[in-house]
Amino acid sequence: MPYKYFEEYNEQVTEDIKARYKSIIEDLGEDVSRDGLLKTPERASKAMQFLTQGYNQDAAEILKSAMFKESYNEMVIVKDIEVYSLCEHHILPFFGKAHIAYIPNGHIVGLSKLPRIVDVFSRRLQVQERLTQQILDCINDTLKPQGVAVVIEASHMCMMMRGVQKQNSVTTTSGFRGQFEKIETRNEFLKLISNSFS
Ligand SMILES: Nc1nc2c(ncn2[C@@H]2O[C@H](COP(=O)(O)OP(=O)(O)OP(=O)(O)O)[C@@H](O)[C@H]2O)c(=O)[nH]1
Ligand SMILES: [Zn+2]
Repeated sequence: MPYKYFEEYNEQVTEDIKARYKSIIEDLGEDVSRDGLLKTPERASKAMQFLTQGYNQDAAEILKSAMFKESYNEMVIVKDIEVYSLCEHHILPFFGKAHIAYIPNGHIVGLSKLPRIVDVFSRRLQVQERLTQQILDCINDTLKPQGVAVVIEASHMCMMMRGVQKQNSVTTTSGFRGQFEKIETRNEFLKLISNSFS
């Protein structure tokens, strides 16, 4: 059976979150009954459920659903994967790019599954460090490659729109396992993704 990616919105959860958004909007001093805001609590409830759907998804199952026996022994890189997540401290977006590489060990994985697991872990309340680690661990534990590397570059709205208000800072996190712990392999990967860095 194909893996199911997004469940229907749960009616009860939608109603519960909607009621809470309604009172938050009122607490902010707005008139929730005016035309433009009438459906906002429900829209916001559904948007938030969409943005946190990763809690209900199993990244390892997604990888397992498309692993193929293959003797290819070189580096496979999928770079510039869009990341949209929510920082767990302020529930504001952070967004950027993920770059993933692995060296197969008897099995390759369907390429689209790498962006899919980025989404599974991004669509939660996150910190960039844990997001990086979870992607890395999932590939390492499921595919059991000779090595895996993950780099994420992201901008955090909580540092841009509020707080320290820095518009141009980019945070880079990375993790390396197996063959990528060797400096030459790691450098080859970093060189191959380097034109992605602005
Ligand atoms: N390490 C890490 N920190 C993050 C991430 N996203 C947001 N933060 C930080 O979480 C921290 C929370 O710090 P607090 O001092 O409790 O919150 P705050 O008073 O709103 O801090 P400011 O943002 O400095 O105004 C801030 O420094 C944020 O920049 C992330 O992905 N990783
Ligand atoms: Zn934040």
